[in-house]
Amino acid sequence: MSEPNSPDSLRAGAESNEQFLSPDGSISTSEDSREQDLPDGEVIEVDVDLASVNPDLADAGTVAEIVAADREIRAEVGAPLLEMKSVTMQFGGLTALDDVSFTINRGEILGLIGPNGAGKTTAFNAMTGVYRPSSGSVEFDGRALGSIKRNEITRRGIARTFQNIRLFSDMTALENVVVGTDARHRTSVPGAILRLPRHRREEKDAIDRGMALLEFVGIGSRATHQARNLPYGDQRRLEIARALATEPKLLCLDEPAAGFNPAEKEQLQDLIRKIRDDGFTVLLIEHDMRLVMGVTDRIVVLEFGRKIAEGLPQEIAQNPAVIAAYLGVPDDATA
Ligand SMILES: Nc1ncnc2c1ncn2[C@@H]1O[C@H](COP(=O)(O)OP(=O)(O)OP(=O)(O)O)[C@@H](O)[C@H]1O
Repeated sequence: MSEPNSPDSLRAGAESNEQFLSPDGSISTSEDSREQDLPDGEVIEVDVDLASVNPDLADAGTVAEIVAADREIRAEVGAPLLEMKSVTMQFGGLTALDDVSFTINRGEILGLIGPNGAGKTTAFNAMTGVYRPSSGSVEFDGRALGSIKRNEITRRGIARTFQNIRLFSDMTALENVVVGTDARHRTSVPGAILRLPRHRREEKDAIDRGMALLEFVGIGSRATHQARNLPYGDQRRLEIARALATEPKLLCLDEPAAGFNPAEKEQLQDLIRKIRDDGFTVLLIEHDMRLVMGVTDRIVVLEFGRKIAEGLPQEIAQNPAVIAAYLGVPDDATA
């Protein structure tokens, strides 16, 4: 029998739960393509020794520094990071996106909203490499996403969370985040087996960074709890921490407030602002209008696959086309 959290047990656990670990650190279920499975010959080992956790992490400044380590986003705030250029997406006879163009600028929180079936998820999937547009293009960080693999998109700096939480439920919170960190620091099989110094150093860095991320999202005290035992809101925070572990330039949140009570939504707003203030760019798809209006810098509105409005939250709240599309939502938005 393999050791707990050894590469073998990780694979076995993933298979028995019908979950697959992708090289980008995300977890896919059996519904998704096996393309996301861990490639042969690569090891993601999670072996967390809490004695080696950096004691300085109690200090918020240190946490922010570690979380933000290699980014230079502040210097470029406002420049385009992701550009949707005349993207059309057809499924058979159905046009889910019709000539949609918009930009996500560095350092902003962009809200993508619209009634059910408007094309938000399709746009999100086009941006994260799940779908390739029927026509048009998506440029990220100055390069077209078109011809690269889905996993490569994460390596280039786009991370996402899912409407349905996807965690390794038997692993601790810290291990779940370390898996995401490891997605960027994979050691070769011989390196991991022999526990070479470089491997051990990477592992310690991953643990420090994992702890910093848990502190950052507000669940540092739950580091050793199994993901399955975390309260629902903490599981959502853990998903965000794991997405941040891949050191993204763009963090895409797909309905992160689903199932939250009002107090949890307030806390989520604070966390999303904190993520932006730490230098990340955030794309938010969310049905809760109060949250969207309260936290975003700009909003793009889709209806029937078309962009019908784009602007500041207060402009969007008063836009007649948006009000007509939503029928009844303006009350919520201004409540
Ligand atoms: N893989 C697919 N195959 C066929 N049709 C699809 C596919 N994905 C989305 N669609 C269709 O495209 C349209 C836009 O769907 P999409 O899920 O992008 O909307 P949405 O704005 O995210 O809606 P919701 O808020 O309900 O999640 C819908 O009519 C949907 O049925």
